[in-house]
Amino acid sequence: SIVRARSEKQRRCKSVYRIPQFERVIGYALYRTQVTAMKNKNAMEVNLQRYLDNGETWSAVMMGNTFFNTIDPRNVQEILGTKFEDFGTAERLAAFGPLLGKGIFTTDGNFWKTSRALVKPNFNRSQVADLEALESHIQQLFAKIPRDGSTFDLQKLFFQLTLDSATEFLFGESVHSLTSSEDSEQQRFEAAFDLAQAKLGIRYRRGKFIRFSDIFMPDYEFKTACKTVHEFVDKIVGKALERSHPKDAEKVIEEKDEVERYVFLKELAKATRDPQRLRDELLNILLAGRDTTASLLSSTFHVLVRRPDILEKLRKEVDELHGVKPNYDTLKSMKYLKYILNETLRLYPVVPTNARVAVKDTTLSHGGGPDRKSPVFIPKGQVVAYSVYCMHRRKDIYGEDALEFKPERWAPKPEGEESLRPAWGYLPFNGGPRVCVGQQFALTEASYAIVRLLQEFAVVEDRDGGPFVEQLSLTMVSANGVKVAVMPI
Ligand code: HEM
Repeated sequence: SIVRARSEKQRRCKSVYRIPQFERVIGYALYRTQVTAMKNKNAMEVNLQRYLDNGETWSAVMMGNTFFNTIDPRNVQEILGTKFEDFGTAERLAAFGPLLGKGIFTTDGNFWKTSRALVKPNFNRSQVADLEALESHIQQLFAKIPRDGSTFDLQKLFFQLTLDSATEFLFGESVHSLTSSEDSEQQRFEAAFDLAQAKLGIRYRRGKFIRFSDIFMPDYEFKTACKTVHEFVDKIVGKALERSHPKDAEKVIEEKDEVERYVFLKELAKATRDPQRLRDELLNILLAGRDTTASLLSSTFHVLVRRPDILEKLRKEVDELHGVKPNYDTLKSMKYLKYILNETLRLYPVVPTNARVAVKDTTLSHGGGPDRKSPVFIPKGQVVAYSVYCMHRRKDIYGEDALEFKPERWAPKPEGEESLRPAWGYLPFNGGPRVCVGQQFALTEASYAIVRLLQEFAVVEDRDGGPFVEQLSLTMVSANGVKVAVMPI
């Protein structure tokens, strides 16, 4: 009956368009093209051209694997939303497990459900609005900025800022990478985390081969880095467990002179006292939250320094605060800032491509047959890739000016005209049950940092001149950093 169900599913479907490939048993040529594009740092552009040449949904063979590719929002909605149960996150645990263990980011099924339930309640407005803690990190960032008009890399500072603020929020103590001395325990943690994380991207791209390479070509540098990260976090977790009451997990004893401050670990320790679980969930969230926010900040400034017209308009909005530091509500009310962030995440999505694997035989409703309108059959084990980068550049969704950076496109249109409502065609934070839990955290942090920088510096000037060049690891950032010079107010 399983066979019958499978064939019935298949019968209603039509085959998906296969892109022309000189040979499609191994698909070596396509693999070479991909490797070259990665090396040339233009993989996104090459991918976009492939979609323009072949349509929204197609399949291709690369190194013996068939990949199903789509940028049809209707299919993407099914993969992530309506048919959520039919898809999993493939080899994520095998690739990321040695660093992150099992947690919200690396697991599927019931384990993921428990993780999500454990983690999600801690992302409410009360912690999101901890702007005072953020301000102290911003001050440290200001202190590292040269005020004499010399060139520096803002992107590097943003990566330190987001590490400092994420560790403060998660662990209850910041690693202070902006100020800590070289060869301090904190700096060693930062270096180890960065090294291990950079290797996660490479590991993930190996797909199922990662299991073999871990056995036959163990990477000792990676292992040592993971160990350093674990020992550092274990110490913090140990302290937190000691400080909280061992018998009554509900009652966490506060230290007398400590100001009541939201600490993620403290809240999580009320729900579980398993040190391994605590460490793993913390690292899962640190990975998901740190580079992503830094990338958004960097890409935003990459654009702002190249577009004085947009920067000036944003400055007008910031000037309405008359130098007063913004709070959560003022940030929310800054519409133009919001449009700029929307537009940055559209053209420079932090997670530009993503994939799932079918955990059972299933179908997607669009892309089959000569007219590409029929459903397509997706057998169990099929990798399904979707490119948010390419979907966000579709002219039929965003208009003829889709490739232009235009914050105004997000403003509601006057009556009678249609406002932009891309729904599943706009997906910087993902959608469905696995939608990003840190979206508000990220947008608040990024907005606050942008406003404070513009309040502190009168001029922010481009010192690079080049176009955006992508650097892909787990996230996409500018390969050349964000080289700027500033002048104080
Ligand atoms: C601009 C910043 C950010 C962007 C663009 C972003 C984007 C995303 C995306 C696309 C996913 C889905 C990944 C997938 O399922 O394949 C995701 C998941 C997630 N994000 Fe974010 N994120 C950002 C910031 C943050 C922050 C600041 C945090 C936490 C402090 C965070 C925590 C998470 C977690 C825990 C998940 C996994 C959720 C799950 O699988 O259930 N993110 N994010």
